[in-house]
Amino acid sequence: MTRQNVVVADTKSGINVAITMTVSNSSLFTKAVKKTRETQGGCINIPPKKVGGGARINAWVDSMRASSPTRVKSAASLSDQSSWMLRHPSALNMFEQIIEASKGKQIVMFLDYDGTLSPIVDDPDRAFMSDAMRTAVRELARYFPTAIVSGRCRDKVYNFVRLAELYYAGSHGMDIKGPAKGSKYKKETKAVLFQPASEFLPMIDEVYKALLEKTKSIPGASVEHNKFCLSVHYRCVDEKKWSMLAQQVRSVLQQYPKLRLTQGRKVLEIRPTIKWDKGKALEFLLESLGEFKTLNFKLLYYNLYVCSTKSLESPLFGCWNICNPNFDNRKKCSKGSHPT
Ligand SMILES: O=P(O)(O)OC[C@H]1O[C@H](O[C@H]2O[C@H](CO)[C@@H](O)[C@H](O)[C@H]2O)[C@H](O)[C@@H](O)[C@@H]1O
Repeated sequence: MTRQNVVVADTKSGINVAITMTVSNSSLFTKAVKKTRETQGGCINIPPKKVGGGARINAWVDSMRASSPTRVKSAASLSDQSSWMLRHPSALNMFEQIIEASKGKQIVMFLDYDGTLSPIVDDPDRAFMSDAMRTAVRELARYFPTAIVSGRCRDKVYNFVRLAELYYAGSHGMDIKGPAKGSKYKKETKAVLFQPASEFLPMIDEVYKALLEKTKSIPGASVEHNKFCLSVHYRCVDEKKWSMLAQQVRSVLQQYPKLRLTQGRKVLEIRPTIKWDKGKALEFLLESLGEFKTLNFKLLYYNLYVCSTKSLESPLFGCWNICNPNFDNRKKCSKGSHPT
């Protein structure tokens, strides 16, 4: 395999993409995943059923704050950040090891969109990707099967990225589609299309309308329809109103026990309680690419994955996180876990 040094970089905006990497065998990997899940924060699951009353709303608001670092970084958060960087050294400094480790193996690229390919902005509809970044991703896809896995609606991500040769998994992996152009990596001609949460569409539409209604009195709040899931954004909401917003969202969700709430960066995410997530979508894509028959790993919700695999039936060989510090990704990275 040639040109393994195709790394996403946005030269126009001067964005340097820091790459963190860990190589592990699968058993180490599993242990590390467990450990970091226990110790890291980030994406906090808040089951609506278990949440009720003032104290519980406070818990929501606390976790909203925890996932939304304040403008001025405290000494504690700075030290947290450097310790994170220590545990996840830049892969740019470990390039030789990556090349060595991936010899004879197929590399598959999985990229997140927001905060990875595009900067974090106030208006989710304006999270545009730069032309330089698009060129880098196009170049990447020439050499490796490449997928974008996002919490967003698949069509919306596609409209931002506009690269027909990629795989796309939208709605947190609940809406998967293979390359429109046809892929040199995929042997079968049948297009990949997988939507495990189709039955939830009417419910999601209903909840979307209810949330629009409930949140319209809160300045700055917005609800994004991501097809199989929803996002309630509070990036532009005054912190004093977060509690009110949490209450409104909760009052809607109480009527929908089949939906669950998770949390991203200044966003409350509502999705079906099915056992499907971005990790499953990655497994699905790897299988559809014929890379794996079985996967004995739990994949991570990092911003960019580089999975290096042997051929069929071989376990995951390694996974590197490529993280863009200029895109405010550190919290995002802690959403998953990584072998350290
Ligand atoms: O899990 P992801 O694929 O990263 O999706 C998480 C959310 O990403 C988007 O919101 C984030 O980016 C916005 C644009 O920069 C920003 O305004 C927002 O505060 C961020 O949370 C997307 O709009 C959401 O629907 C996703 O849930």
